[in-house]
Amino acid sequence: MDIQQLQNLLAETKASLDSFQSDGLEKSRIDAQEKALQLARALERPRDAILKLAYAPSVVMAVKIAHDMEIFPVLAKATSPVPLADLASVKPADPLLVERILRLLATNGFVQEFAPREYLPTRLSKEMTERASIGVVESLFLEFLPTFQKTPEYLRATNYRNPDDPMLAALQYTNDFKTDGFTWLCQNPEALTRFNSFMEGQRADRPHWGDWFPVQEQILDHPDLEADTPLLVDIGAGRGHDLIGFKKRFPDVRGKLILEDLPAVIEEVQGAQDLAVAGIDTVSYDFFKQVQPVQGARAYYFKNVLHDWSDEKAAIIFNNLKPAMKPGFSKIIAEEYILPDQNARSLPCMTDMAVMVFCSGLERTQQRWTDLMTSVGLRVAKFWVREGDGLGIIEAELPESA
Ligand SMILES: C[S@@+](CC[C@H](N)C(=O)[O-])C[C@H]1O[C@@H](n2cnc3c(N)ncnc32)[C@H](O)[C@@H]1O
Repeated sequence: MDIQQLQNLLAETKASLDSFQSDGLEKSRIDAQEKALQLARALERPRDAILKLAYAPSVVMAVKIAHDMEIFPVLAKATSPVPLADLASVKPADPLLVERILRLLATNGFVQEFAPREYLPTRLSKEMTERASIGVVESLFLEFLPTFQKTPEYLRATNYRNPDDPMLAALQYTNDFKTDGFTWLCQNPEALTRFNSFMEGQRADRPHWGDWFPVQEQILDHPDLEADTPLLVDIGAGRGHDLIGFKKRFPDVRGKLILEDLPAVIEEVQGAQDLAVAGIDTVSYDFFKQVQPVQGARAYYFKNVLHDWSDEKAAIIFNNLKPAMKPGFSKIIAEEYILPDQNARSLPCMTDMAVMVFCSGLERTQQRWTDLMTSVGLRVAKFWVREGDGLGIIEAELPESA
């Protein structure tokens, strides 16, 4: 271990932390976190690092078990240390089993051991009482983890072709069915509910696009916008959390907000969010089978939708959208990762693996986005790239000659 290298990393970590203290920027926070992580990695012996990495699924397993044993809501409410017996009595579960699960969770910040067999909540135990974070853990554990396990075998069987067929992803190989992943979810209501909560949770604490994108200048300031103009059509919107977030930020805008998704999702969201209160209309729509039914909207918004599909499939989605777009007025706002050519952050890379195994999707670099848009006769007006590890925005439109 090179002590001088460790000292340098420590100094760099401290400098990033100082920047975060003075500017409070998300980029500085993530820089500091990544430097601290590099320092922690450099302090670890390679063999230990690999052992811990290979054991890492046991942590997700323990979080899932603690959730199933309903331990987090009890802990989250606690204002004084909770004895093991109280946590074990919730389900009830064997106290020894609960103690073992909590011991591992304490090493990962999900609970604090105040004294032997007495526990206090942490930020993570409280977070595990939120629907969106529960959805993240449950959907990734139940739908994705078995598929991750089978993916090396699947790729060997397909001679390491980059997956691009949504009917033949690792998901189908693992579960032996013949529809695309989203149709499969629609046929499995419990999995669909978990997935929709996962989608609500996956923005995590990163900002809503309305907080950083110049919505006023780029979308709202247009003389042709009337009260009955479709203002924002969220295509593949899931539960509509992004539209609800938009309405909160721009409560008085002229124009309609419209949520589109597959019929089973529209049915599921009716019970989950009060869309009517937010003034959001719902439309059942299959972007592979139908031409976009909402004509002449100011903005057609996709978030984490295009990354689910290969270029070939994304081209069908755009070709079904283009006839509805009004030249010189309608825009596409795609909120997605815009990968750098080098040194991407870890979260986009993990998401890239998730969409690969689930639906043969992929995260794209700027060049890949440009190629995709150009191939279907669209023009990228601007890439709005975010610092940190958040999603960027690809703003696209019909070319002037259209
Ligand atoms: C990865 S989720 C993203 C959900 C939401 N936009 C978000 O970011 O939280 C993809 C969404 O696309 C929808 N979807 C999949 N296939 C579709 C299709 N053929 N037509 C319309 N929506 C579809 C799914 O039901 C799902 O809600």
